[in-house]
Amino acid sequence: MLRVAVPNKGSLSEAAIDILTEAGYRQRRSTKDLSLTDPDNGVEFYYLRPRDIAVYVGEGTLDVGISGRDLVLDSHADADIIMELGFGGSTFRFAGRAGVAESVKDLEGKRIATSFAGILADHLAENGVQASVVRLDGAVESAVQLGVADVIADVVETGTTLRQAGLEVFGEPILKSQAVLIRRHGVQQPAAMEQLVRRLEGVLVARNYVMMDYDIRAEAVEAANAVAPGLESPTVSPLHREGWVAVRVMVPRAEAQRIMDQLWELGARAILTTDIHACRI
Ligand SMILES: Nc1ncnc2c1ncn2[C@@H]1O[C@H](COP(=O)(O)OP(=O)(O)OP(=O)(O)O)[C@@H](O)[C@H]1O
Ligand SMILES: O=P(O)(O)OC[C@H]1O[C@H](OP(=O)(O)OP(=O)(O)O)[C@H](O)[C@@H]1O
Ligand SMILES: [Mg+2]
Repeated sequence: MLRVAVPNKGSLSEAAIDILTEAGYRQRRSTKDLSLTDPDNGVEFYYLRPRDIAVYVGEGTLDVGISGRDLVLDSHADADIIMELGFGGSTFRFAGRAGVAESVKDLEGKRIATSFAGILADHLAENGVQASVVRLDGAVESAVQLGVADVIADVVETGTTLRQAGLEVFGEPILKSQAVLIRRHGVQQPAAMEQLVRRLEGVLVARNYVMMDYDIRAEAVEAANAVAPGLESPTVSPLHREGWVAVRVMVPRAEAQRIMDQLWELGARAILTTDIHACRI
């Protein structure tokens, strides 16, 4: 059985369970369940904290897992990122009271509170800055007001929490993160893992692309293909109407309206988009 680690709580949990469900796997019914077996797919799921998932997978106790890129790097686990999953996006940034610092170079000798001590230490070392790291478990934004730190390094998504604490970001983002699928460094990928990866890729394509159909005069097909080239190559079929063809092509969902306008300008008609329910590319 393939042993897969899934976030049990926090920002990544719901979206991780959604993507696995969409990929056709069974998922737990109750948040109290610690594990679940899906015998039809030969997979066992373990529900764990995403920070711990990097450790379990890095040590080879579990074969594959979903965690955050930032958590994987912070743990220095011996794990490789196999694919990005398109949810749980965040940046990891410095913040402080207005004017306290402009960049990492201003942090020499300062006290920096964080719950990502590994990432922070790596970043300070890369920039040749010596500072003291105050390691906290959460609610890091309060550390400045409460006087245990001069600045913080923390996860920022919308920035609401920072604003509430009267803090502002400064300097370049330290890291961009999103949910990722990881496996132990250097292991052979068993068939069930390849199947999991293919299924997840299928879900991401179905989420991010739509199918577009249109009719167009044969001589305009080249120009239309330049606007909507598809993943591999558009399917062009003859139409009963002389000189016209039907084209079927996948386009990024976010660009569908712009592409429809451009195809219309090129003389395409009967332009339709439909959702892709599931796919293997
Ligand atoms: N708004 C957010 N807050 C925290 N983490 C976020 C957010 N958006 C995305 N993430 C990502 O989620 C992961 C943190 O997972 P974690 O389980 O600690 O979530 P959490 O929301 O902080 O929950 P908890 O409060 O229980 O710690 C990181 O990879 C982080 O980049
Ligand atoms: O930019 P925002 O959208 O406000 O989100 C970022 C905040 O959310 C998370 O806190 P969480 O709720 O997980 O509490 P924690 O600090 O105790 O982990 C994170 O640690 C930041 O504090
Ligand atoms: Mg957290």
